[in-house]
Amino acid sequence: MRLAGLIKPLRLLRVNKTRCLLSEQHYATKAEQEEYAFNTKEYLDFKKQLRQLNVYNRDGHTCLQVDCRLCERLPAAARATATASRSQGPLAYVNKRTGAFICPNCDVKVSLTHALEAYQTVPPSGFRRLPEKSLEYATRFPNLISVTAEACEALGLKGLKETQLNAIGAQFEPEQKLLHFRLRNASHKIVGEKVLHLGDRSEQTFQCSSSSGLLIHGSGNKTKAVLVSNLLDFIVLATQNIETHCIICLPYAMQQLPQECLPGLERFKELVFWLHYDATPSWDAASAFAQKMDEKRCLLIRPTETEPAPHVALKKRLNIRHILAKATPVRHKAITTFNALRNDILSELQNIEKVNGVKWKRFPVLNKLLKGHRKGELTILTGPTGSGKTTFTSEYSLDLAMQGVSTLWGSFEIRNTRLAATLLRQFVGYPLDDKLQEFDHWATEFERLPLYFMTFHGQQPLKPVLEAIEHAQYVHDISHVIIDNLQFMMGVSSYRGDKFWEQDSIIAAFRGFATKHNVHVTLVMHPRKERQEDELTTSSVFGTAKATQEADNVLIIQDKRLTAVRGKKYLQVAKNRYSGDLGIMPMEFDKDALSYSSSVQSAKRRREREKTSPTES
Ligand SMILES: Nc1ncnc2c1ncn2[C@@H]1O[C@H](COP(=O)(O)OP(=O)(O)OP(=O)(O)O)[C@@H](O)[C@H]1O
Ligand code: FES
Repeated sequence: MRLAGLIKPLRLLRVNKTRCLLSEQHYATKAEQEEYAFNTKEYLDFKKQLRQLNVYNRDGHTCLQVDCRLCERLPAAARATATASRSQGPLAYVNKRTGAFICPNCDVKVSLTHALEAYQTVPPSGFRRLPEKSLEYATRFPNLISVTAEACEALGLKGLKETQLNAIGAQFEPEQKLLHFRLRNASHKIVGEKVLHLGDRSEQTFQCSSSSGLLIHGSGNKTKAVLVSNLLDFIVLATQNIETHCIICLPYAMQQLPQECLPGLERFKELVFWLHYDATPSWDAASAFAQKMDEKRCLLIRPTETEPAPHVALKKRLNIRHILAKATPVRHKAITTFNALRNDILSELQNIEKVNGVKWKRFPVLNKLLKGHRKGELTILTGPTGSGKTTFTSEYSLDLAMQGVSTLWGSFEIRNTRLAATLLRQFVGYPLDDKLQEFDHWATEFERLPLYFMTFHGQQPLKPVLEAIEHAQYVHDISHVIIDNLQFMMGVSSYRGDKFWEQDSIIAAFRGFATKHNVHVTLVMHPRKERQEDELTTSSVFGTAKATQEADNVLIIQDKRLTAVRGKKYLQVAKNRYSGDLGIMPMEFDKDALSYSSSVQSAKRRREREKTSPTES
């Protein structure tokens, strides 16, 4: 099944705090590219075909490596003499999770269905090999020179010499005052660039169409590598002359790791994550990336005060090699000891604010009660019909997305355009219908948010929905999934039995999914019964105890306006597994901004006051 068509990115261009940019060029070409989902039969057919043709192939950690025959590169005679034991030239990579056929030599990505045609003895009629492409990445920085002593000094790394920076491939751009590094793909071709602004230490990444570039330092025969998340850490480690490990800088820090990067990591038998956890959404990014890279080969340096990120370690004069030697497997064995967990616990205690999760900017009361939004949890949100479940969930997810939490919306009830219009209005703070001249500006800003939408609408069976989410989680590094609402998955499976049993089994499936894939799932549900004079309780909502047991958080919108003339609406935290704190958050509604946030509303009042009574000077 082609799953990617079921997921629409809102943005393909993103900016974050560290100014990690995907280029405009990336935006245009990526939009044209398609992503493909794994089809087991197709994959087996492909391998069978390789055997029959005696084409070199090798099962790797994340991809099947294969002699590329997609384009016109090899003359037919050479193809005929290729042997299965030896590669004849450029390798292509078939991702074992998505089935995408990626060739770094010509920078192409096609579906396995398409690739299979190129490996037929007699290709189907109408099939034409692609012309071989010679990759030439044009830099955005034409004035690069060797790193000067002043530029080296501006980095503030004690003892570092400009000759060391030049030796690791750095260049200097004197006008913009930045250090420049080239990104290469698995075929060692330059496909992008990464720069470090010496002024504010922010970083930018620019890549050509495939986003397959990595910054690797170290000789090609090393089988171990250390992965860092920023250029400063890369410089520190690359200039240490570590004989055993290559040093690799991830292209987009901990925000995302495109599947196109994975071929460049195939040759490593051991990958050590040594990341700098500066922003909260990145906490536990290592475990998500490790799953993508094949956990078995991944080790982790858990951040503690004695084992901080490389540039901090250098500043504190800690022994870099000793810290590297302390890396332990990302995943613990099924049965473990306290000793093995010791460093995990210390690391969590020393980073408790990051462990608590991403804080809402618009809902401080939720931060107080829930402490933050964490991956791997299941939140159930419910409330009477028309009480604002969708409107609130939209604002709550927007707040997190604005802080870099990659979010996938499954809106089965209202169309994506309407949902996106609500999100946009909440983002802007007022309706744009009479301010159409502002639309382009806001839409461009809004597009930068890491928001994706499933294109399902109406009743849907659970299985394809879970498959689409799993695909999006792998390809787009999703960390928050919203399902609005669960009732749209009921009554469509083959099972025709008890309604509650069906509801419980759907909730259990999402529970399992959240844990297995370490994503936060927010499920919107209608309550089982609504007696207007009663407050909703967990039992009136769910009918069975199972739903409450499965959920980490239960949020109920209580709408007292329905029963009392001066009644108020509030959000009740009825269950909170993480910290146990229960309580309520008042929900005053601003119709213009479609917002329940007191901070948004007081900022608006302040602006209006300033407008009506300009300050006297
Ligand atoms: N506190 C409020 N006061 C007035 N209008 C509100 C309030 N909250 C939401 N609305 C409006 O009510 C309408 C319904 O809201 P929404 O769709 O979010 O509710 P819902 O609970 O998801 O509905 P349903 O039960 O149909 O799924 C929207 O037009 C929204 O703008
Ligand atoms: S070498 Fe693979 S497509 Fe050209």
